[in-house]
This record gives sequence, C-alpha cells and structure tokens, in this order.
Amino acid sequence: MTKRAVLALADGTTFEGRAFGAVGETVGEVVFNTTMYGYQEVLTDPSYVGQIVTMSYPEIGNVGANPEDEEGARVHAVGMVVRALSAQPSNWRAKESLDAYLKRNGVAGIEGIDTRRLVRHLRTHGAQMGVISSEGLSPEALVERARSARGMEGLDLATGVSTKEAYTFTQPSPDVFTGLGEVRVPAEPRFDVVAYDYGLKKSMLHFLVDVGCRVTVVPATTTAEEVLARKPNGVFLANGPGDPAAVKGADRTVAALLGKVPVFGICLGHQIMALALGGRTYKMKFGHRGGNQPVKDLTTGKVEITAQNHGFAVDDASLKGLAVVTHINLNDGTVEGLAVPDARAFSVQYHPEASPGPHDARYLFDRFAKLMAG
Ligand SMILES: NC(=O)CC[C@H](N)C(=O)O
Repeated sequence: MTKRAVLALADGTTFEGRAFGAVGETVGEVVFNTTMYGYQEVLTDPSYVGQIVTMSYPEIGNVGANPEDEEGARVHAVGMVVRALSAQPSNWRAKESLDAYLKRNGVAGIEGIDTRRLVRHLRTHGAQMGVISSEGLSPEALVERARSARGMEGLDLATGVSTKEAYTFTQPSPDVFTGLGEVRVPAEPRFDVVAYDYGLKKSMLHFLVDVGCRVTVVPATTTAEEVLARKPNGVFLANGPGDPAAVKGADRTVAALLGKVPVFGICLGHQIMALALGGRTYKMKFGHRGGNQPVKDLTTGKVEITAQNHGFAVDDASLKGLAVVTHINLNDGTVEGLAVPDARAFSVQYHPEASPGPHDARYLFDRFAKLMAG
C-alpha cells in the first residue's frame, strides 16, 4: 500500500504526496534540477550530499536504474521529489525500478506533488532546508524540524566524502557512450595526473583517461608537498558537496600548487581555485542544476549549452587582478570559468563531463592535455 508522505520547507510551505524509495524521514537542502534525463547520475553525484533533489521534469523513473550509470559508489542525494514516478521501467539497461533502487540505498522519496509549484517557490524564495517524512508527523512539526536544521553555509562535506586512500584509475569511457555516435579511442597514456577527490564523479576520470592521463586519485587532505613529490604533469581539482570556503586547508594547498604544475578545476574544484587565488565565493539564491545552462566563452564569443550542479559561485569582483574571467552564465551573468595563463591553470563552474547533459564542453579535457603537453 502506498504511504502518505509530506514535504515540509523551512519557510512553512508543505506538500502532501506519496512515499517511495525508503520509508522514513530525511532532512536536507531542497533544490531543483531541470534536466529531462539522467536522474540516476544526479542521485549518485557526490555533490548532492545533504540535498533533497526535486526533478522539474514530470515523469521520472521510466528507464529504471542500472549499475553503469552511477557517478558515485551509492546514492548521495538524501531525498528525491518527483511529480509522477513511472510504475514500469522500460529500458534494455534497466536492472531494477527507481523505487527499488532508492529503497536498496535507504533514500526516501516523495511523489505525486505539484513540482511546478515547488520549483517556482524555490526560485522565488530560494533553496532552503526541508524534510520528507512518511512517519505520520504533523506538517507543522516537520516545518519546525526543517527550520532547526543546519543549512549548507560553512559545511565541509567534501572532506568526509573524499576517498580515504590514494588509488590509480586507468579505465577509458565505457562503451555505452560510444553508442552515441562519438567513438573515442583513448589516447596513449602520456600524462601523470593527480586528481583531488572532493567528491568526484566517475565520468571525469574516464574523460581524463580518454585524453591520455594516468590518474592517481588522492584524498582531499593530501598536502601540496605529497602531490609535488609524485612529479605529476598536471593536477585536477574535482567537484564536490558543501561550502567551498569550508573545505579544510584546500585553498592553501591549491595556492601552493598553482604556478608549479598545470591545474584544471571543475565546479567545487573551480571554486577552491578561486579561493586559492585570493577570491571569494558566496551562496546563490537557488543555484544552477540541470542540463540546459547557456554559457558564453568570452575569448571566442561561442555559447555552450552546459550541465550544471552548484549552489555556490565565485564572486566576479573578488577576482580583479587575480584571474581572467573566461566564461559567464547567460541567464544571470555569474562567473562560469576563470584562467591564470601565467600559472597554466584554468577552471570551470559547469560540468564538461556532463553525465547527464550535453557534451558541448568535452573539449576542455583536451585543453588540459594540451596545457600539460606544454
Ligand atoms: N558540483 C559541485 O562541485 C558543487 C560545488 C558546491 N558544492 C556548490 O554547491 O556550489
């Protein structure tokens, strides 16, 4: 029997729907993602630690779940909100339904609510803490719980989700991508790259291997000296959850690497690079999450449609004299990329690995390889 569930937001707004996935209660920052596909990559992206993700696309679950589409080792989002949960997955790659997948991962979901209203509410009033519960508590009690929950600002979530031990990664993109008509033969390994794991998505590693990298993934707390002792050709700074300014010691570590070795950062890695340069980051009202964010490359004038998932951003004014802003978001003008040519370092706020999303920006992995080739 389907169980009644409630989604309560910290500002007092409540929604009633049906429980799916794990039964119980979950607390997190309620955010929305506008991608029309790739819900499994979204759920397993470690950048969603501590967040309840609302899918704005109405029908979710129609392709079920499979082991290959996982970006992290498990579901990292702490809750999921959908309009209509597909009752019957229909895809040759599906191994189980989304409902069963979330149950197995112990993550609660709510379906059957007006996600259009919720998304518009979050856009107007901002992302905020919320609770999903199917335990029969009154909506008022759940609002209270959401109100007293700690928000994202000041939270170091990256250190906790990072790998505990260094490991090497040598696998190119799996065949499932080549089926899309873009057959990529991985380049011969030419570069030794150290990748800082702040909560990385697996596909970033695949695409680094594709352009000729032998990747050593290291914990977020690894010192600059340890990294330089490996004599890498380049350092990669991955994505990750939480507040970039709270990641312990990361800004100082990256500052000690800049200028000594080529550096490429994505999302949290980009934000940490900005902090290392002396810039600032801030919490956005509701962030960018989806597969349809237009980004302009200010050097070429070209526009890329990009995949994104972030709630913090780099303050443009704080970069003056420290770095060149190379990309901006065409929806709201926020910083999407920066470069320090003298230091052979660049970073982007968006996701060139997509997963899910358009592949317009995949060339950035080649740009990193070129930078390392000198
Ligand atoms: N995908 C990411 O790396 C997200 C970075 C950071 N946690 C943010 O929300 O802005």
